[in-house]
Amino acid sequence: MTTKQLIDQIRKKQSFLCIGLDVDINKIPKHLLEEDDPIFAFNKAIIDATHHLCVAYKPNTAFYEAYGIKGWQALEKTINYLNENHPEIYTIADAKRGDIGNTSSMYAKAFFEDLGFDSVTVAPYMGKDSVEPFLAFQDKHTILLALTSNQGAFDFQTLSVNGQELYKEVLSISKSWKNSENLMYVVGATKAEFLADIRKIIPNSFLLVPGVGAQGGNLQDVCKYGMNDSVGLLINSSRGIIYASQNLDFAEAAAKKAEDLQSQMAVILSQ
Ligand SMILES: O=C(O)c1cc(=O)[nH]c(=O)n1[C@@H]1O[C@H](COP(=O)(O)O)[C@@H](O)[C@H]1O
Repeated sequence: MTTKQLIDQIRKKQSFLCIGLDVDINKIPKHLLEEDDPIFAFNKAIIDATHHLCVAYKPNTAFYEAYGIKGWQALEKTINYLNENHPEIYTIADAKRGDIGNTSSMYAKAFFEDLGFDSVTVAPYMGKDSVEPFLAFQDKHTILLALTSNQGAFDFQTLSVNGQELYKEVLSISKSWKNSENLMYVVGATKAEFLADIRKIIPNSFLLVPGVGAQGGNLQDVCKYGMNDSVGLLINSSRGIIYASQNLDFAEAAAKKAEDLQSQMAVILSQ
């Protein structure tokens, strides 16, 4: 999907919500465990109930890899279901990959070609030649970790390098990489106050902002400091939406949580 198509969807749905499909078998309703594929059954129900409220889904691959081949099959079924039934929805493989170029090319093939995701999250710390193989794919986005939502973000990402914080170096330097127009960046919702400075370096890029909901990030603050003329934000919530209920009504309860965020987004977009 192109960036323009994503922006069109945001305007149409009045939503820049991304729902994280981080499926933990211990947290899904017990009746689903009788299904052949409980993880896919859970995802399908969540997608069916929420697809009109969000513009993106983000399965974090850890929650699938943890269940071996069955987990990977559930991931494949989920992305196929989305691509077949909701091709207008933007998909993010949250895999946080990145390796020497030769290996990164294979990660890129896995997520963009084999699975058919629109984007993948990538760690920047092996540098340009580890990221450019992802950027080579047309109409696919590489979402580079910039300033993450966790406490450990302050261990390295904010250390001073060449007179500025390391995450700012990541932002500045990555702009010079080949096909850098295919970059988006991750900035945690818990770091909203940093967004004003971040926007000085990357005014036009899209940001994936996780951390609203379970991690306590604030939607209004993120929008105040991070929104640009093209919206420029995808706000992710995973646990805060998908585990709203563990009963038979889990999908409707998830839709209510998603609707709550979407209606706040509609208000912000109208201002
Ligand atoms: O890349 C990410 O999506 C990510 C980056 C980050 O800085 N913080 C962060 O929480 N995430 C992911 O975003 C999701 C957040 O989930 P919840 O805290 O349940 O909403 C998880 O899949 C995290 O792995």
